[in-house]
Amino acid sequence: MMQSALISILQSVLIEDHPLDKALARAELDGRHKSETVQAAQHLVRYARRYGALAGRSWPLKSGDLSALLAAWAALESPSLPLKLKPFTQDKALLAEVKANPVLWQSYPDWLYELMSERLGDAWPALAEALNRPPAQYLRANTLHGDAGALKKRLAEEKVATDVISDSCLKLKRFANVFRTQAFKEGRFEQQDWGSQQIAQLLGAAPGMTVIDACAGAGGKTLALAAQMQNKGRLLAMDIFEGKLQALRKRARRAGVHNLETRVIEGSATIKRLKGKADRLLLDVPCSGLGVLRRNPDAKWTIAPEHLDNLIAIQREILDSYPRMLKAGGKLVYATCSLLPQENQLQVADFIARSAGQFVLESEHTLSPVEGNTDGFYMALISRQ
Ligand SMILES: C[S@@+](CC[C@H](N)C(=O)[O-])C[C@H]1O[C@@H](n2cnc3c(N)ncnc32)[C@H](O)[C@@H]1O
Repeated sequence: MMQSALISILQSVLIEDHPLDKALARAELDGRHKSETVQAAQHLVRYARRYGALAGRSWPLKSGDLSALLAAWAALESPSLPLKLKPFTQDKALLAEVKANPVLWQSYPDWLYELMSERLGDAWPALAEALNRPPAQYLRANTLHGDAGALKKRLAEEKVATDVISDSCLKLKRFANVFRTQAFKEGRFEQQDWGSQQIAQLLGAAPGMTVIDACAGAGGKTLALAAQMQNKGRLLAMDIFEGKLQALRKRARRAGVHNLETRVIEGSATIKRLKGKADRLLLDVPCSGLGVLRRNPDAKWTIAPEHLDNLIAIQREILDSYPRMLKAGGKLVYATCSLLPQENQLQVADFIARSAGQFVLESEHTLSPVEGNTDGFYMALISRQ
């Protein structure tokens, strides 16, 4: 059962380009081996190129290569698993060759490894490795209900052990499906990476302000801003997709957020109507997601160079238009979950230069899984003169 589930997940992600979370949901995993199978699937997707190479298969893989890939992985990592695979003996010379080649061993597409090496230089090898580590599990206490200390106690009653990271952040001591807890159903927390929480904090939203989250998606950061605002003031969440805003409204109801409005962006007129209205503006722009490969290992196989160019152009358009929603003296945070300078420092430096003194860069920060146990993020705090 585990074996056929793994093959069908790998077929779906590596051959048919479906997202891993959808493939896992479709695989209808049985209860007994569910978490083992999910972990194995994540690991296999992370290191697909490594195991393909160890099995002597060329890249890109074909459907017929998947059971050989599984056999190479099982022989190397999980020899005790009850899988019915053809006997596999690792060729020692091939193992040494694959280990010595970071593109294969760390498992990246050639173009991506080269691009990151070129743009990040000496910092890339350690990052390439860190982006392959399974992520830590963080929670953001919904401070409309209580702080991290109070949440820690509440979760301990439900047998979920955590460490306090900040006034509003907890880290799980070991993995748990926190969505099943009563505390989650009561809206006492959201699962959110500690790095992502810091982006919302940098904006400095406060009660009574008008705050716009212009690329809100399903609202991970909107809800953090709502908690900072203590339900006082105006919080406007926008996106180009109504479906995402619908998911946000549902999450906001659970979290007890009352000052939220949502608005679909239908074109430049939507932005113009809000000219000069906001004290704070969050631009959590669409990006390559290269900083969150720990969480979404499938993204390294689906992103293509032309997607990157397109994303960089969209980010530039957003920067050229959305900051007009700020009042004079207002502040914005531009953020990505990428570590590519073209989406980050270079994009912001270009914007500041184009603004001819109207916008000033106050600070910029990069979070990386190499230095801290967070996903990779970039954030810049910019003020309007
Ligand atoms: C990085 S995601 C946002 C994640 C979200 N802020 C969170 O914390 O959960 C970027 C969002 O930008 C939206 N988006 C894409 N193009 C956009 C545009 N031109 N204007 C506004 N939002 C856009 C996407 O639909 C996506 O939801």
